[in-house]
Amino acid sequence: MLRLDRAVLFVFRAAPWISLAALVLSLISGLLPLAGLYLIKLIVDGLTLVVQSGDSGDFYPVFYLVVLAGLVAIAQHLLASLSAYLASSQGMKVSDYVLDVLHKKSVELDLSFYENPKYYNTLYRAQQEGPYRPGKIVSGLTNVFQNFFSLLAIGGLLLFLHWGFALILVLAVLPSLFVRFMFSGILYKWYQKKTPLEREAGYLSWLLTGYPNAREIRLFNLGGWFSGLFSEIRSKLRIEELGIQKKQHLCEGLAAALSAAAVFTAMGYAVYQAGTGKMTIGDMVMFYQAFQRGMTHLKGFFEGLAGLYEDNLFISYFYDFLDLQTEIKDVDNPSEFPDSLKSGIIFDNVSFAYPGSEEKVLKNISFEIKKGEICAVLGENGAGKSTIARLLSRLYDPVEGKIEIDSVNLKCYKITEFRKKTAVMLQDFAKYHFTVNENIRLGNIDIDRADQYLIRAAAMKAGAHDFVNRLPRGYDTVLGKMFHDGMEISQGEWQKVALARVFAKEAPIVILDEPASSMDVESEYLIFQKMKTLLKGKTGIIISHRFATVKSADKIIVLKKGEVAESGTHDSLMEKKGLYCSWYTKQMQVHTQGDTHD
Ligand SMILES: Nc1ncnc2c1ncn2[C@@H]1O[C@H](COP(=O)(O)OP(=O)(O)OP(=O)(O)O)[C@@H](O)[C@H]1O
Repeated sequence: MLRLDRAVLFVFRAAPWISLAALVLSLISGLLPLAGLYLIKLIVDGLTLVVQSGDSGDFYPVFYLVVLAGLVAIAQHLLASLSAYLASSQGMKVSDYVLDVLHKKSVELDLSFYENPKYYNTLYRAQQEGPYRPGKIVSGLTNVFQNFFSLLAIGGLLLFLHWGFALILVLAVLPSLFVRFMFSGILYKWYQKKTPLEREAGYLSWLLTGYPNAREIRLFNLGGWFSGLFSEIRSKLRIEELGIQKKQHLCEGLAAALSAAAVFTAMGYAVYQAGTGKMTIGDMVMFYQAFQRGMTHLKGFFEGLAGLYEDNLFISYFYDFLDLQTEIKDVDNPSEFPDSLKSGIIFDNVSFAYPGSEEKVLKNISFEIKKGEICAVLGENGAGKSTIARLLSRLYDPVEGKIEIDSVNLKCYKITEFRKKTAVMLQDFAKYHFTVNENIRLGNIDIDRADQYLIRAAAMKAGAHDFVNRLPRGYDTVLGKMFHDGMEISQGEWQKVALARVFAKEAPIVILDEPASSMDVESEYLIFQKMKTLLKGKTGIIISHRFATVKSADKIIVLKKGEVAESGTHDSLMEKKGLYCSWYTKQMQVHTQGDTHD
């Protein structure tokens, strides 16, 4: 079942005028060959008359016909060039438009999709097929119509000469058509099957050629191992594909042989007709050309249909991606997020399991952070600290219970508004290979590009200003080695830049997940010294393993295996002599022992 309207709509949305012009042009180009054909018939018959009459004066009309046929041929070539230009310009526009749609859709999707291999298979196929299939469908449609119109005329002509010619024409192209349909289906299924393996090969290629793992791959001598795995996958895929291609070429060869036999049968009959005087020489020339062109158009028509069938199959991969449904989205009539909080944040019996997993990583978590309070979250690795940060920043929704901000369920706020008013630094923060300026401005893209004051103020708060000033181009230095003149900085320096992003935004809520874990002792000390002042008036959470940070928080929550083990202030928890007290004492002992060794 062909459903091409969606693709056609895509193309007309991406390039409306070019698509319209291409359509008109292709209709004209479809009619011109017919005019050329008819002119040739007139020339041959005219010439035969001139030769028979022996009067050279009769030659002039034939000469004009030759000029006219020449003009038609020239027009055909010019239109073909113009069509080719329009087609490539349409193709480029559509491909850019489709990529834009793909990017917007990817960003709109929930994070949970990114944690699911199925999503990557769907995305991979959409990226492969999306950019060019819609354009191919539209050019396929125009080709089909063009061939159809030409065919109507030529088919009529052949029918007029002898109905058998039209029948032979159809029979000659049917086998190829059948082969094409059959292999479209086979390739479509194979394509779906090979995606995970092809992605795995892509991953290995990225490991081998990308920067992030380049050091470790050398240190552990992994290059040979990875390229061996890559070759293994590629050769498996190659053998499978060649197997399909071998069968396809064999079938296509047989189909072509059948159609050649049909063409020569028709030709033999025409020669016989002309030889026995039942056709004029002009009729025979016209027949021969008409049959050949008819064959081309009929083949074009059926192949166009088969191509559309194939494109329709493959473009469904692109639609599969576009039709993915996001779950974290605005409710109807969402609430406006306040500029400043009135009461604070409440986690009310929150439980959470990551999508695709049954295991709850947070179990019945309840706590309150009053307006203007900073709450420290502490716990062993895997206790669920970052998960709390992800839920509070609404990257996921709780599976049970609710999170309230100012007594309104977090789900009821308009997501873009909420994100604008929340400053988050994740444990695995992003490293943008842009200038320092841009890296900080991305924390608040509403900052004017020329506004250096806000950028520098944010850098100073995060302790980044001094090292940035020492960079070759200061705030205009491109970070990372991906682009020209880029400069790599240390992990701790990257962390300072990421923290500056948090301070670039005037947000009432802050969420900091290990904001200084890679910083040197001096930097960390300085940051936490002024953290209280920097976060004054803000409400939020800070996750850290460092007690120096945690100690000064208004409230401390100790997590153990996804549950709140204890909570309170530093003093109250020390008095309680529970988990917190034991960890604190141990960390102090480590410091004291270190001091003694020194
Ligand atoms: N994206 C994810 N998908 C599935 N499970 C996850 C995901 N992220 C974390 N987990 C699981 O959730 C649990 C809690 O992870 P979380 O990152 O919240 O721990 P954490 O307390 O921040 O640990 P750390 O101190 O090591 O950063 C872990 O056991 C982990 O296996």
